[in-house]
Amino acid sequence: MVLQLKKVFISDEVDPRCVEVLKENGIEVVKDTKLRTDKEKFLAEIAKYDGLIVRSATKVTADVINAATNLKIIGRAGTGVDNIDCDAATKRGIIVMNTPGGNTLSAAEHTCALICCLSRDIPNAVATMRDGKWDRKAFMGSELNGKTLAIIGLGRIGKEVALRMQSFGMTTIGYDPIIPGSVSSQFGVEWMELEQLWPKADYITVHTPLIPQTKNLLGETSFGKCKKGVKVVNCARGGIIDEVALLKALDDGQCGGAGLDVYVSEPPDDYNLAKHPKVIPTPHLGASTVEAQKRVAVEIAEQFVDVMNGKSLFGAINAQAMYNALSPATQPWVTLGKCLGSLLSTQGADSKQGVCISYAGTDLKDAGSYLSASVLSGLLATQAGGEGSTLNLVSAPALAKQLGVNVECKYKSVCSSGLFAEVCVKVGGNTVVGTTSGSQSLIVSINGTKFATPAVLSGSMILFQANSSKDLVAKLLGSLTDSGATVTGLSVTTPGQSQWGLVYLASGSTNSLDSIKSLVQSAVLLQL
Ligand SMILES: NC(=O)c1ccc[n+]([C@@H]2O[C@H](COP(=O)([O-])OP(=O)(O)OC[C@H]3O[C@@H](n4cnc5c(N)ncnc54)[C@H](O)[C@@H]3O)[C@@H](O)[C@H]2O)c1
Ligand SMILES: O=C(O)[C@H](O)COP(=O)(O)O
Repeated sequence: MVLQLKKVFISDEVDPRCVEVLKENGIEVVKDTKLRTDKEKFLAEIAKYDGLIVRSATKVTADVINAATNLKIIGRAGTGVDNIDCDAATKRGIIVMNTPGGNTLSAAEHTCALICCLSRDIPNAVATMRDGKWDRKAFMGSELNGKTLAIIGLGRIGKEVALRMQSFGMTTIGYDPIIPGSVSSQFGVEWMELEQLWPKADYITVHTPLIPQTKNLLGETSFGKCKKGVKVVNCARGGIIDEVALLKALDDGQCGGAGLDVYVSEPPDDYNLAKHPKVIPTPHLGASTVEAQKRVAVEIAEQFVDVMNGKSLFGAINAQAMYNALSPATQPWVTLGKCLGSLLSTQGADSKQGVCISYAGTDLKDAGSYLSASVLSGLLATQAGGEGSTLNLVSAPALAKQLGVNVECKYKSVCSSGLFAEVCVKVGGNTVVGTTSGSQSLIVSINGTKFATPAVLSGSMILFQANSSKDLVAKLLGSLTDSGATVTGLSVTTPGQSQWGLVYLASGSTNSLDSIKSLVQSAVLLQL
């Protein structure tokens, strides 16, 4: 799918290169970093744009998404997308993408800087000098060399922190449910379960997203399992370390110090934690370097341009079905899937009975993800209610999940029809088989009855079923002409007891449909 991106709005402070790259590629850009503070005006303005680029300050909530009736893509110039309601965006068929890795090194360096500051209490020492005091006794630090650093979350930032702190002579241990020990050992981190990790750590740093499994991961119970005086760092997301438990642990000495860059509320509702003498607080500065800002700004702009040109979906987090669907070669199959789905919905196929898609031919080897989404986008179109709802490859799988539609997708290497490739969709008692020719979608058979030659699915058509009779076609054409319809073509299934057919019309009207109803068993108007 190639997105039409004419106008993009930037609502947070993003490096000017972002605007330049978008404009160089013919995209109109408006940047206003104040508008988001006036919700009413923001909601009214956002409706005019195809794309939105934010950092963490703009809260892209469901009401923003629903007001953005033209929006096709939301870009996060950074890593965390927790300020974007991704579910709401997915339901509306809007792509959400971030720039994974663009600010990794800056966030890792900031984490290491906080660990170093904690080991020598540098900020407090600086404050006394600024106060005109020379107090050497109050600031006895401890070396990092020989100490154990526990890293929770061994993804991009966790790994870079490990590599840097190893050069200080720290032993690095860590936990991550996805990254196994065989991988973490390659960057010098001994993997272990959290229960083993807590009592070993002199320092703990967290580098996970904030998700239900990581909320309050370091809380009263886990602090109780740590060495007395353990020091902690959070440069990931506020709430991974329980702020109430941390304050208590700092007060009773169980925690010897905390370096915090992120908070449950930003800015914090109260500054008790930030002002604590054992806390080194920074105001969410992990990604605030010239280098990281330039990188994420250029990356998000280039990613937008790539999506617009159908080149890549790098960074997209909610468009799995589209990953194999961008190339010109797959476009006809995406269209075919949607046509077959639409056709089945006109036959009253009940998606609750399950959707079974089988596809064959080497051209379709990797087509599973987008074929199921494209069939669903046609099949469920009438059920995609709601203002501004768009059923596309992003939103269709989400709607199917919400409706409890079970989809089975099977690949066969050999086509039963003898064609080079085919797609068969079965919903309840209805089955359609289709293929493509160039950019055209063709129907091969319906409910086991084959068309004499595969028939084009495009434009205004009447799909009918009737008992075969010698003069059926002549009668149909006569009635349609009498009703004022202009018939541009006809395709029928091979003669048998029951006959299916497609009559192509210059334009579809219910008049034409009504004119043939007495001659057939069923007839539906299709607009594909
Ligand atoms: N302070 C800042 O300015 C700043 C800058 C960049 C990123 N961040 C934040 O840092 C965090 C990490 O970013 P990243 O780019 O390294 O992400 P990443 O996706 O590369 O790594 C996150 C890791 O956390 C792991 N994880 C998930 N659930 C876990 C659990 N229950 N226990 C342990 N590990 C778990 C994942 O498997 C993954 O390997 C994110 O929250 C991101 O938003 C903050
Ligand atoms: O997730 C991120 O990328 C960081 O938290 C940075 O956020 P920022 O772009 O608002 O500085």
